[in-house]
Amino acid sequence: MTPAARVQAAVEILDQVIDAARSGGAAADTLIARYFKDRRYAGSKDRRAVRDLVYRAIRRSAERPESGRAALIGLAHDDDALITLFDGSPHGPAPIASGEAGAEAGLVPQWLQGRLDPLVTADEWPALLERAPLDVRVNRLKGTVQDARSDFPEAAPLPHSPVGLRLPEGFAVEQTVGWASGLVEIQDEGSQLLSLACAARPGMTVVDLCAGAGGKTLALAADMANSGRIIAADVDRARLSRIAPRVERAGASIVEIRLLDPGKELEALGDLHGAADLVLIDAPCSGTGTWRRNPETRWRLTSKRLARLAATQAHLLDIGAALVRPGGHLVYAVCSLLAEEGRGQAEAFAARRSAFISERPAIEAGRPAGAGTVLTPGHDGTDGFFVARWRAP
Ligand SMILES: C[S@@+](CC[C@H](N)C(=O)[O-])C[C@H]1O[C@@H](n2cnc3c(N)ncnc32)[C@H](O)[C@@H]1O
Repeated sequence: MTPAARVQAAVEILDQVIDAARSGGAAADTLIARYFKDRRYAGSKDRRAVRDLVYRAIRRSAERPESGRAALIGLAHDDDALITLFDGSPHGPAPIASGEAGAEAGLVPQWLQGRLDPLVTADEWPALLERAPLDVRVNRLKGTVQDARSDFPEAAPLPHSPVGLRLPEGFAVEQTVGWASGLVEIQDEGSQLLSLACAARPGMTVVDLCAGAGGKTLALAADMANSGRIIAADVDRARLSRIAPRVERAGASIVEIRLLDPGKELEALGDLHGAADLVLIDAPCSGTGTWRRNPETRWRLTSKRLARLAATQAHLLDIGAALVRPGGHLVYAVCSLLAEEGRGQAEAFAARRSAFISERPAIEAGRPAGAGTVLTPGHDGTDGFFVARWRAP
């Protein structure tokens, strides 16, 4: 592909990304993969270059652009080499017409700026969109951090998580023996710290209420030295179905999977009423803490969706409170940096359940935010999270 043809390909993919953001369609990564599936003439260098252009354009636009072309023209305004490729050559983009505007540059969509946690000041915003590092958690059911360091000599220790390592960007972890044997699992340092904040111990009965594909479930099983019970529950059948092979690879045998009915979650969890030593609610959220991985989610969120998420979060907190035994613990986490999903949600729960005693999560990172702790890319180098922990009366 010529450099101009790569720009045109990025324009076409961005059109699809914008459309998918509007209509709740597929993620940018999926759309890029689909685009190239039908275009065998594109080599690996072409794909890499186009992908890079697409993501640079997405990162640069806080608001959803009018079109892929507007997104790329905006990017070209800051990049002289790129602007010359709008030359009308075959397969390339048409020349930029006089007065043709590009998308505006920005980091945080305007409507969300006042909703961020007050700790996330504007000087931290660029870090929200920086590329995320590649972190793995060492699965102590399979070996020690030292074992993993011998298997991955290129790895460096993580700044805060004692059970994690950082690998060079682009490292093909999933093609290594260490990954296939279950010794390491890809997991952002922030997620590792959230699991540690649960303080899960051997012998406990733990409900992972929003288990998804089991990222935290596996970390909890390791902290429990594979002794006790973990009930991994979720309303999403497809996500839950991914837990079984992961549990197998990790050598975790204490995980029971339960599919929940939205709105009737307690029906499938009746036997655990007031019985769990620990309930983790890794709640569905806006994902505003993970923009560095999924920058186009800034274009998807609407106030209606945010209100729905907030209602689900409050509902899940009340379910968690019903499941935890007297003296047991409830941990609430979101990969969001919006105050209403983090400290606001914790404050509202504390008002509804004033007998629950707030405890500061014991993690060596983050800053106190109301009843919880906030981790941010700018301050902690992790994805953005809010986590709170309570002891049940
Ligand atoms: C942030 S994700 C969980 C990620 C997972 N814990 C991990 O570490 O990989 C939130 C999950 O909440 C689930 N969810 C949404 N509504 C729910 C509900 N009412 N009850 C239980 N889970 C729900 C979603 O299906 C999604 O898998």
